Amino acid sequence: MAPIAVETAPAQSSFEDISALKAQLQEIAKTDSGLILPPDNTLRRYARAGIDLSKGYPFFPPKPEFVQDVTKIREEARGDRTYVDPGTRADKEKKALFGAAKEVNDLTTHIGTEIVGLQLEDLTDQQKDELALLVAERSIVFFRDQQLTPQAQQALGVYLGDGEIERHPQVAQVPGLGGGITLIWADGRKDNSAARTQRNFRRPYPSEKLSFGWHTDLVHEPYPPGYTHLHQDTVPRVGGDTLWASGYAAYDKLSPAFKKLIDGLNGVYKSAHQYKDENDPEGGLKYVLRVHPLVRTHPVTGWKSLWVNRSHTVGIEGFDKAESDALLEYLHNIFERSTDIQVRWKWTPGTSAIWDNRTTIHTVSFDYEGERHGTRVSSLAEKPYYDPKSVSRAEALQIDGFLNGQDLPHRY
Ligand SMILES: O=C(O)CCC(=O)C(=O)O
Ligand SMILES: [Fe+2]
Repeated sequence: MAPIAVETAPAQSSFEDISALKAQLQEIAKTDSGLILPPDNTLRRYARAGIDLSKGYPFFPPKPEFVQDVTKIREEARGDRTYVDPGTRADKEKKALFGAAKEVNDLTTHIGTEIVGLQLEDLTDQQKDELALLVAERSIVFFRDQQLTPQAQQALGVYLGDGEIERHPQVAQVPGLGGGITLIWADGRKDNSAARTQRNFRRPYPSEKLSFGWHTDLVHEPYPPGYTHLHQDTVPRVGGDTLWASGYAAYDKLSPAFKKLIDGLNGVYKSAHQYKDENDPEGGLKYVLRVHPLVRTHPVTGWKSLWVNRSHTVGIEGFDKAESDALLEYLHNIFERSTDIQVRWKWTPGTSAIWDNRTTIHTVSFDYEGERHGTRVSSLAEKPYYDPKSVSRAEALQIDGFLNGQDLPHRY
């Protein structure tokens, strides 16, 4: 008897063979099409998700020309945004999230938790709220082995951002999704050659580059991102780890007197990119500058976090340059040199990291060769604020001793 022909939807595995798609895109890439072919694993993910690269990859929105435009972009777009953090709605015990997970493992005492056995795509709203609370408390949460489309990553970001994600001007993005899903991919930068050099940088840094790379994202914005989700679909076998450090714990490493000194101060934060100045056409390129509190209160936990980073915090209001340089140098060192308040993550393909950009600094380790590609969605948060009535994490959790100004490991 002849076998019965059954029509079925294409199985997931039909996307495992991307050779025809790849050959087609390679042809397009040979023409002047603005198409740089992503790594195979990324192509497979995009094929599953129906992302069309034939009209170019990555997608670059037009770069704003003047520093005045960039300064205005978010102010005008957001007006006076009020942000309801989904973490404020969550059940404190996180029963829906933890109950569905196979394992929940804290990675260090002060920062980082890994959840095993959950797919981010499947989370209910209740679980998303509890995830927000967990990220707010632990500063970063990891999920390996995710089958995550860029569309689902974007939708989760919109949820966590209470309707708004960063729609970044100028940087490389996934095409066709209306913006807001940016690429972490050295080869996809416009200045490809410089990026490749950086990617292949395996020698030890010269001493002036000792702290190279530590930063917090988009701190020059009036409403900088909070929950930030990086999904790595292609990673090198060795190297290219990412490190995060806790701003709650960095703050708790300070003595009571030092805390008192910096509580309520404002810092000056600059953008990563520079632009022309409409009012000073001959004056060269300028950074966007924004004033935010040096210590900010987290709206979900109510805890204070140190909010400085070496790449973008350029001064402290009211202090002269020598003074603010000295204070900031000390604060950066607390963050960057305290290994007990950091987590270092070794990626595997298909891993998602969701961190709180309000309470962390982070850096990639530039010690890898080979392909590394990820997609990132930054959920917008509240305007940073300092509440004088808020408490530190160690005070709130009544953590004994060493973080609280006694016998600190950094007191050498
Ligand atoms: O490449 C990495 O691991 C980190 C990239 C980064 O700084 C970011 O996603 O904001
Ligand atoms: Fe970053």
